[in-house]
Amino acid sequence: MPQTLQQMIDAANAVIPKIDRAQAEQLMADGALVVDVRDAPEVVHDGKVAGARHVSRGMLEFRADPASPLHEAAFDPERPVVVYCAAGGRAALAGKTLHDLGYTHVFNLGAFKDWVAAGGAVESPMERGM
Ligand SMILES: O=S(=O)([O-])[S-]
Repeated sequence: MPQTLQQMIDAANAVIPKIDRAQAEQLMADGALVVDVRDAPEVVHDGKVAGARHVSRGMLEFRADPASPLHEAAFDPERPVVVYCAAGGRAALAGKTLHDLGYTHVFNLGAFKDWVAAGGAVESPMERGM
């Protein structure tokens, strides 16, 4: 049965908990992978969470699935993952995708602008593969 975008986001939010800056920082300190799923121009323009790996949502399954030839070693289904985007929608959907791929500890940090407003550390996006 067809679904609307809002239904898909609601379903994702029902599975992927939302977290705030302090919770994300604790997860990061404990070794979580932080994934920025925005598109490259957004990251280049605004920067990203310090230490985050940028993987646009379109590439997420290819980087995250250990069976994919494009799998990235940083992605481990046992490792907690924090995802975020511009406003939280893509992060919710990306989080649900990771959950469907077998990731057991996935969290939605939500909007990058909220991280910035809360004083979270930001870095310039220059990294290989952007
Ligand atoms: O996907 S979004 O919430 O950043 S518009």
